Parts: sequence; structure tokens; C-alpha cells
Amino acid sequence: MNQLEIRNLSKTYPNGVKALNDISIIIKNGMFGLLGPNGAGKSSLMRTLAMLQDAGSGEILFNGQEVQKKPEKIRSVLGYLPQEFGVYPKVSALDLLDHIAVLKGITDSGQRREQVQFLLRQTNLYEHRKKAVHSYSGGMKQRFGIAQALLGNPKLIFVDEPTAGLDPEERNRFLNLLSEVGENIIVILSTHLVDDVFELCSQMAIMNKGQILIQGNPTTLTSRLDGKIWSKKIKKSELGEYQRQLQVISSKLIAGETLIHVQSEHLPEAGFELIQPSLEDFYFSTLTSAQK
Ligand SMILES: Nc1ncnc2c1ncn2[C@@H]1O[C@H](COP(=O)(O)OP(=O)(O)OP(=O)(O)O)[C@@H](O)[C@H]1O
Repeated sequence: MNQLEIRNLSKTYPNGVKALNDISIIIKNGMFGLLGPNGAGKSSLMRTLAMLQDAGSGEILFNGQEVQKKPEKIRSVLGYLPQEFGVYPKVSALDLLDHIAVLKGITDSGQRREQVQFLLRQTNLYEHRKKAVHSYSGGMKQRFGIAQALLGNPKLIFVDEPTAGLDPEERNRFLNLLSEVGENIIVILSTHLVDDVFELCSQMAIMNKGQILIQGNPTTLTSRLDGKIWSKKIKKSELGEYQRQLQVISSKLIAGETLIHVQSEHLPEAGFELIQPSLEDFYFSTLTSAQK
């Protein structure tokens, strides 16, 4: 079992933005979802943990060892799929993976070939291995991203907003691939898509303004709202009034009507219907409470 432990991690950028504010968390094997709105600090946390930028203060331990003291130790066991993979050179997936494998220190050519072939099959890209990566579709590029992150058999991988922009079929395929990968290693998935976390992750945390607001199992956390989430269709013009009177945690346009979810211990007013809470309700409820 691998364990990543973060103790009191803070990070302030030179422009004064405090992107991480005293974060402490323990993460073990499996898929861990990091949920938060834009600007919450998810990418900053991932980049800091991946040793791509200095931590300001605090400690990061991987399997009991302090990684800042020996960054090369963690670099050799981690894989990273950034939000923007950058410019893809006009070389085939096969050649690019081989090249990245060399950079990751897999010097034995037989071992390299074996790993590259295995990963191309695992990510369903074997058929397309001779095509240039820059000509791949969005989903194929993301699967390629996972293949490169898995080179060198990492024990810990970071995946930043991987399903943004993928069509539903590619998203499913990608999520299945991630859950397969996440069985024996730590996979930290940063996203603002609640469904990705609900479908995949056994553990999660909600981040906002550089802090971890809460962590736990998605189903257990969601069940805290049992009997407390009410929905009602209203006129768009009424939204402001409802927001003033009740704890409206979300509002959505559905088929031209506005559907609101309200958190309340009892029936807020006539016309509301008690619903089964979703992780999205829990997420919005947590963010709403944090803003108070
Ligand atoms: N290199 C940087 N220099 C200065 N400020 C930064 C830098 N990177 C991020 N920030 C700021 O730090 C805060 C956290 O940003 P971060 O990108 O970590 O959030 P995020 O949760 O990943 O959001 P997103 O989903 O939009 O990427 C934001 O206010 C952002 O503007």
C-alpha cells in the first residue's frame, strides 16, 4: 500500500496569491478525487506535489519519506498528466513514447519496447501507434497522456482535468482506463466535474480558496444530506427572492424552467419536493456554507 501524506502545505506565488493554505491530507492507493471550482488551487497542489514547483512551507511524505529532501526519489515514482499537455511534435505515438521512456530512465531497449507496447494496448492506441500524436482526437490525446504518465511504472499519478472537452463515449473510455490503472497505485484526479468523482473515486476532497474544506468517501459524504435537499421549479425572476429567503445551493435551467435545490431540515414551503441528494448537492452545499 502506498501512502502520500501532506502536512501543513502552503504556497504563495510571487504576486502574493496564496494558492495553498495549510493543507493536510493522507492519500492511499486508489482513485482520489480533488474537486473544486476554478481557481481553488487544485492545479497548484498537483504541480507542487509533482515537484514541478517549490512548496512554500509544509511537508510532503511519500511512503514515509520526506520528498522535498530527495525530489529525485519521488520523480522516479510519479507520473503526471497536466491540464495542457502542450505542443505535440509531429512524431508517431510509438516514437514519442519510446523517447519519453528514455527520458524517464528506461535505458534497456527490450524493456522499453515491452512497456511501450503494453501501454499502447492498455490505452487502446495500438492500432494508431504509427500516427502522429498531433493528429489524434482529444480523447486519444488524453489516453496518450495516460500512457506517457504510466511509463516507468509509477506508484503515484496526477491527472489534471482530464475529461474536459471529451465526448461522452471518450469520457467513459477514459474513466474506465483510469479506474483500471488506479487499482494498485495512487491516482489523484483533479476536476470540477462532480460526476467524474462520483463514478470513480473511493475518496475525495473538496478544495476552495487554497483550503481543503472536507474529505471522505463520496457516498458517505452525500448521505449526510439525506432528508435535507428539496427541489422546486420556479420562474427565473423569482430566483433572487428565493435566494434571500432560503438556502438555495444550486439553480439550473431545465427545459426553459429554473430548477432550484434548497437545503433545509424541513419542508421549506409548499410546492417543494424532497429529493435524494447527489454528490453535486453535497459539493454545492459545502461551497455555499464556506462562503458564509
Ligand atoms: N504561476 C502562478 N502565478 C501566480 N498566481 C497563480 C499561478 N498559478 C496559479 N495562480 C493563482 O493561484 C490560484 C489557484 O490557481 P490554480 O490554477 O491552482 O487553481 P485550480 O483550482 O487548478 O483552477 P483551474 O481549474 O482554473 O485550473 C488562482 O488564484 C490563480 O490565479
